[in-house]
Amino acid sequence: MASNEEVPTLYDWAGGVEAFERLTEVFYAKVKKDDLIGPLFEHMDPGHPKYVAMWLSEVFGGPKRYTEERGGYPHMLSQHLGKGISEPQRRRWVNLLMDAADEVDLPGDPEFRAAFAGYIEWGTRLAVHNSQPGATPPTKAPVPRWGWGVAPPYQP
Ligand code: HEM
Repeated sequence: MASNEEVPTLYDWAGGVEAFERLTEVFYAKVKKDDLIGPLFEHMDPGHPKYVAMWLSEVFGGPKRYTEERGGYPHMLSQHLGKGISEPQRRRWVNLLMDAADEVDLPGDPEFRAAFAGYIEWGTRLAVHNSQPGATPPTKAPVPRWGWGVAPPYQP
């Protein structure tokens, strides 16, 4: 069995920042055309796909660029506050992201996809919660760092 030092980060396993940038580019092209969530992103910053790629890269063990260059967790939180995201909108966001993950060929192995889906499920549910009127989420926190959980990558 591999020792801890030999277990790559999810970021490296995915293919690094280029992989996440391909993912978010395809994903937000779908989002913009979507009837249910497109309107939420009507005034989206043109840099948005790249910023979310930076966020995901940091979460999955890559460089801490979102924290250093983009305001970290407080900035991400501020972007969701008051948006009143509904459960159907959350689910559409997840579905489109998973479609994009297949289209850009993110690794399809069960261990990677389970860890990836685990973070996305967690993060989107928090986004819904934090975006409701009157929500009082913590205003300061580190960007989360997500790992493989109970199933490290299969490396024969
Ligand atoms: C794991 C789940 C999620 C992550 C990691 C995430 C990440 C982010 C980040 C990092 C930003 C700020 C980008 C910047 O620096 O400018 C942002 C903004 C935003 N997010 Fe999310 N988000 C998630 C879920 C959602 C969901 C479920 C929705 C709605 C269906 C949503 C809607 C938005 C909107 C509307 C903005 C502002 C876009 C703009 O006008 O520029 N997010 N998100």
